[in-house]
Amino acid sequence: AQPNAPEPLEAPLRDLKYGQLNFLHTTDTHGWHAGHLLEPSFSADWGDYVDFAARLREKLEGEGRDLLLIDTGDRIEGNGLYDASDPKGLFTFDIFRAQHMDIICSGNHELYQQNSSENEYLITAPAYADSYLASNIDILNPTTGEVVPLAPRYKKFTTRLQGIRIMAFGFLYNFDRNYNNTIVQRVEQTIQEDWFQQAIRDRDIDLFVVIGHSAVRSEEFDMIFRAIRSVQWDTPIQFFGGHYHIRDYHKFDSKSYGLASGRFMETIGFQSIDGLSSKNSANTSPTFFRRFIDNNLYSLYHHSGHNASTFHSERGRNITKAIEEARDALSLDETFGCAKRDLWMSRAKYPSNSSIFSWLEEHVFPGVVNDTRRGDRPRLIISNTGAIRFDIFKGPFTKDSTFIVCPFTSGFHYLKDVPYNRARKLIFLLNRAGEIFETSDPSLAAWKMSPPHQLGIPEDIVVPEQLPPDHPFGNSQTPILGSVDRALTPGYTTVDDAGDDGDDTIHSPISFYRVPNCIQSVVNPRDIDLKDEVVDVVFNEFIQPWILLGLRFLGLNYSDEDVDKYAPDDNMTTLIAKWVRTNWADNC
Ligand SMILES: O=c1ccn([C@@H]2O[C@H](COP(=O)(O)O)[C@@H](O)[C@H]2O)c(=O)[nH]1
Repeated sequence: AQPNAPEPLEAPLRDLKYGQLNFLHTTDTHGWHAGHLLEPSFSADWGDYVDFAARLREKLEGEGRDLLLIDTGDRIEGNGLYDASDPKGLFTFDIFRAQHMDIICSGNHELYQQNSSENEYLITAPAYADSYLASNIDILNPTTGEVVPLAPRYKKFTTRLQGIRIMAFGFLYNFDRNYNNTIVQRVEQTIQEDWFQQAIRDRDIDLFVVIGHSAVRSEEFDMIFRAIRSVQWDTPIQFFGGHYHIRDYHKFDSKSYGLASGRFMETIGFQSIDGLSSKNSANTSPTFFRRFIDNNLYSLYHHSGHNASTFHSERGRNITKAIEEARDALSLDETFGCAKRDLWMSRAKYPSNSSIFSWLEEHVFPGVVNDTRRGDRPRLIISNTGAIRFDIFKGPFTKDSTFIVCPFTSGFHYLKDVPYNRARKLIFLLNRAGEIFETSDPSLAAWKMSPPHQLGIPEDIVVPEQLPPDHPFGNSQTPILGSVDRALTPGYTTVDDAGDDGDDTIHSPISFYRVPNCIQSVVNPRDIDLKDEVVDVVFNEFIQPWILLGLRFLGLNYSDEDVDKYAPDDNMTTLIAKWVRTNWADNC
C-alpha cells in the first residue's frame, strides 16, 4: 500500500471457494492504481494486487488448479495518477502492465479521445499481445491510416494445469461517443460475422469466456449469450463485465453466469468454476462461485493465506514505489483547500447540505462559471450529474481530488439570448422526460447523463439506523454497532442473483439516494420573469446533444452552429479547482 494509505480495519470475512478454474477480475479502475488514500476498505494498491495474484497463483497451482486474470477496461480517466500528467497516462501504462493478464479488453473511456485509443493500440495491446481482445473495435492505424482491428477478435487456449479448453471474446457495449479514429461495431452485427459464427461452433471447447466492457445485465451480453446457446446448448459460459461501476452477478442459465467487479480499485472480483470438462475428462454439471473482495491488505493477506511478513515481494514493492514516485512527481498531494464536511454523490439526499450536487449548484457554478465576453448577463448553468465521479471527504482537497471528482476535459458551451420562458423548462425535460428523448433518438436516452453506478439501482435505499453523513463519526469507515456482538464498518452489502453473501467483508449497509440527470444554477436572475427576457444557456459540452434536442421539444430550433465555447480557457475540472483555491484555502 502507499505509505500514506490508511491501515485496513479488521472485519469479519467470508472465504473464497476454489474451483478447478479460478479467476481474478478488475474493471473500471480509472487510474486508481494507488488505491484509496482516505478509505481503509480500499487502501491496497496495484503493487499489492500483483502480489496477491502471485500468492494466490502459488497456492492454487500447488493444488493443481488454474488461475486466470481478467480486466474489462476503463483503466484510464478518473484519478490524478492518470489525468495529471502531460501527456495523460505517462506513468500509468507501465504501472498497469506490471500485472499479468490472461484476457483484457478496452472500455469506452479508452476510446473517447484520439490519443487514448492510440495508446491502447500502440502501448497496451502490444504489452498484452497474447491476451488483449477486441471483438468489435477497429482503429485507424496512426502510421498507415488503414482501418485495422484494435487487437485480435478472439482466442482459443487451454489452461495449463487442468487442460480446460477455452474460447474467449472481448467486447465493448454499443458505445457511440468514440472519437472518429475508432469504429465500434454494434454487437448485433459482430455476432453475425463469419469468424464469430465459426468460433462459437467449435466443438472442442469446455468453456466460453466472454469478457466485455458492458453491464452484465445488458442487451449486448444477452445477444452474445443467445448466439452461443443457439449452437452450443450445454457448454458453460462465463461472462465478465463492468461499465456500471457496481458489484453484480447475473445468472443467464444454470451453466452461464456473469460477474461485474465494481469500480475504482475498490473491488477485486473472484470467480471459480468446478466440474468443468477438460481435454482429458468429461463432466456435465459445473458449479459456479463468486466473491467480491474489498481491496485492502487485511482481505488480501487473509485470502492468500499470508501475513505482512510473507505476502509482499520485491516486485510488488517496486510497483508500490513506482506509484509513490509518480504521485510525488505529479504533486498529487498538493492541497488547494480544505472541505469542512463530506460532500456525497449518493450517500446524502439531493438537494441537501451534504450533497455534492447542491454544493456545485449553489456555490461553485455561480462563483466560477462566467465568461467576461458575456458580462453579468442572466444565465442558466446546466451540468449532467454523470460529470461528477466521486465524493469529497472532509479535509484536504488536493490536486488529485480535482481529477477524482471530475476528470473530464470537456468544457462549458453556451447558446446566447435564449427566450427565458422556454429555456426555464429545459431542466424539467432533461430530468423528467427521459422517454421522449429515448423515443426520438435511442442513443440519447436521458439516463446516460447520470452517474453510471445508479443505473442498476431503481430507487433510494435508506438505511434508518445509519449515522447521518455529517455526524463526526459518519465517514464510511468508522466502526458502528451493526449487531449486538460485533462492530461492522459501513460498506458494500451486495444483493445479486446468487443471494446476499457475495461480499468478502461483512459490512453494515450505506444509504443510497438517486440523483437527477442534470443540475442547474440560475445566475443573475434579475428581471428574469419578464416574458421577453433572454438568458444564456450554459452547459457542459458532453450534454450538448440533449440540450439541443430538449430545446427543440420546446419549440426552439438551435443547431451545433449556434453553440459557442463559454469560458474557453477552462473546463469543469479546472473551474472546480479554482473555486476551491478561492473559497476553501483558509479552511486548512
Ligand atoms: O465527457 C464525459 C464523459 C462521460 N461522462 C459521464 O460518464 C458516463 C459514462 O461513464 P463510464 O465510466 O463510461 O461508465 C456517461 O454516461 C456520462 O454520464 C460525462 O459526464 N462526460
